[in-house]
Order: sequence, then structure tokens, then C-alpha cells
Amino acid sequence: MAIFEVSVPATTGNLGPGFDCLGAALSLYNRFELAIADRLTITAAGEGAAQVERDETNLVYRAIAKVYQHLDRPIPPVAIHTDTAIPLARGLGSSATAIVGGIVGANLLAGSPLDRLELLNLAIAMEGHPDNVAPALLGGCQLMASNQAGGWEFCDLAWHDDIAIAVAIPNFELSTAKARAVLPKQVSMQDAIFNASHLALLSHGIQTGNPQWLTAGLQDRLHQPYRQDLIIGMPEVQRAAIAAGAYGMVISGAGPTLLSLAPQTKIDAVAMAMQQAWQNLGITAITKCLAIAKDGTTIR
Ligand SMILES: Nc1ncnc2c1ncn2[C@@H]1O[C@H](COP(=O)(O)OP(=O)(O)O)[C@@H](O)[C@H]1O
Ligand SMILES: N[C@@H](CCOP(=O)(O)O)C(=O)O
Repeated sequence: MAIFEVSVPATTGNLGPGFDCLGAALSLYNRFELAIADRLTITAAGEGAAQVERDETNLVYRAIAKVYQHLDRPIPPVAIHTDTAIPLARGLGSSATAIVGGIVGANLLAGSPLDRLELLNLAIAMEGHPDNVAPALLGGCQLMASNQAGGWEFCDLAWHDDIAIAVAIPNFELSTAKARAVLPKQVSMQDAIFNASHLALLSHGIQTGNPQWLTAGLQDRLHQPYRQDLIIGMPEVQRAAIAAGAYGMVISGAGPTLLSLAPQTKIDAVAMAMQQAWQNLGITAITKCLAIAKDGTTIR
């Protein structure tokens, strides 16, 4: 019986002003093994394995079901094994890896009837926003915008080599659902203009490495002001990161992980400063300096 192995990178959604439309794939991976079986079997190993659902509510299984429903075929019994390196509910796209892993794996189990764009559209429909499933599948730093045909444009921003990335992952969880519940339904014209201009500036900063554009461009008024109260110590960690040489610090995805961009020469100091600032408040965080995962999802 064929076993398909799918590797899906972590992602950082939003990147400051790119709420729900800008995200990057990061060099930390979840691995999913899928095979046709006699009955539904789910096993998990690695980071957060104990929290992974073992029944039909499992997100990988729900993604597999979505593909078979789309194909109008009965859902076969499957064996799913997940080996996770990405902590759950921390803003590093663990749910996106489960959706993408399930959708890509189901397509393989079904004999690959769907192309990459069809898989991406199914993943976006499941997740509800494209900024983590698109980079998880395609890799790189992706800017997404809806088009007049009702689909999406995907623009792969060439990440400048001088821009390094550090994440500080605290020892508490924040579900994306909870972090979305605090957002307002409407925003002011000034805030809309603020984010439109800063997103445009940031996208040029990412591609050129221009320090001023990165520093100014990482600001946001659409989601971070509403979410920062859910992330204890965020202002302190931000101040420490900037004092250590970061261009800026933002919430990764819906949080609570915090992410800094800095010159390569300063990134270790920035990571240490973020960890120490949280430590000073009694919060344990692990830090990682990550690269952009250019390949996205890969199949073995
Ligand atoms: N490897 C996995 N297998 C199955 N489900 C997963 C896996 N990783 C994450 N999930 C699901 O995604 C949920 C976390 O999603 P979410 O709150 O959006 O956080 P994140 O920011 O990590 O994506 C988990 O509670 C779990 O239901
Ligand atoms: N744009 C979304 C991104 C959620 O990413 P996750 O990694 O926290 O699932 C949001 O900000 O809600």
C-alpha cells in the first residue's frame, strides 16, 4: 500500500500591515504521512502531539474529506501520521500545515486529479484567509489579492538576503479563533490608508533590504492594536528587540509568537533580547532564527 509523505513549512501570517494578505514560509516543518487503510487511524509524534485530535474532527482528516467531497467521491478510510515540529496555537501556522498536508496528501491518494491552484483554492476556502496556506503550499513570501474573476493573485516577493528573521515562541497558547474575535468589524479611513501605504512600503523594503522602509513599513493598525492585550509583555519584547537592532517586531500570525526582522549581523542579539525581556516578566520563551522556506510543500 502506497504511503505518501508530505512536508509543510511553518508560516508567519500578516507580517505587520499585511493582515490576511501577506505571509512567509519559514524553515520549520511538519511532516504528514497518509495511506489508504482499513479504518481511520491517527497517530502523532513531536511538538504538541498530545493535542492532535484522533478522530474525525482532526484537521488533516477534515482537509482530506474536503478534497474527496470536491471530487464527489466517497472518503476512503485513511491512516494519518503527523510528526510535528511547529507548536500548536502559537501563530506559526500549525493549522495551515494540517490543512495543506491533508489536501495535498488526499490529492495524491486520489491519483492527483487536482492541480496546484485547485489545491490552493480549497485550502484558502477551508482556512478562510490566504496568508498562511498560500506560503505553506507555494513557499517564499507571498502577497495575495483577490482578482476580478473571483480568484486570487499570488505575488512571490523576492526576500532580500540581508533580512534575517527571529521568532520568540512563549509558553502559552492563543487560538487564532480567539485572536480574531477581538478584531473590529469596521476600521476608520485613516487606518485603512495607514495600512495600505505601509504594506506597499514594506513590500519594497522586503525586496530591497532598505532599512528605513523596513522600519517604517512594519507598522500596523488593523490587527495588532486589538491583539496586544492578549499577548502579555508584547511592548517590552518589542522595545528590547528594537534596542538590540531589529528593524521592527510584529505579531506572527494571530500570535502569541513575536517575530523580528533585523540585519543578519544583529539577529542573534535580537533573539536573545526578546527572550530575556519575556524572561524578566516571568514568561519562558524559546527563540529560533529561521530562514524563508523557498520550496513550500514537498512530497516524498
Ligand atoms: N499536526 C496537526 N494535525 C492535526 N491538527 C492540527 C495539527 N496542527 C494543528 N492542528 C489544529 O489546528 C489548531 C490550531 O490552530 P490555530 O489556533 O489556528 O493555531 P496556529 O496559529 O498554530 O495555526 C489545533 O488546535 C488543532 O486543532
Ligand atoms: N491572518 C491571520 C493569520 C493567522 O495565522 P495563524 O498562524 O495564527 O493561524 C490572522 O491574523 O488571524
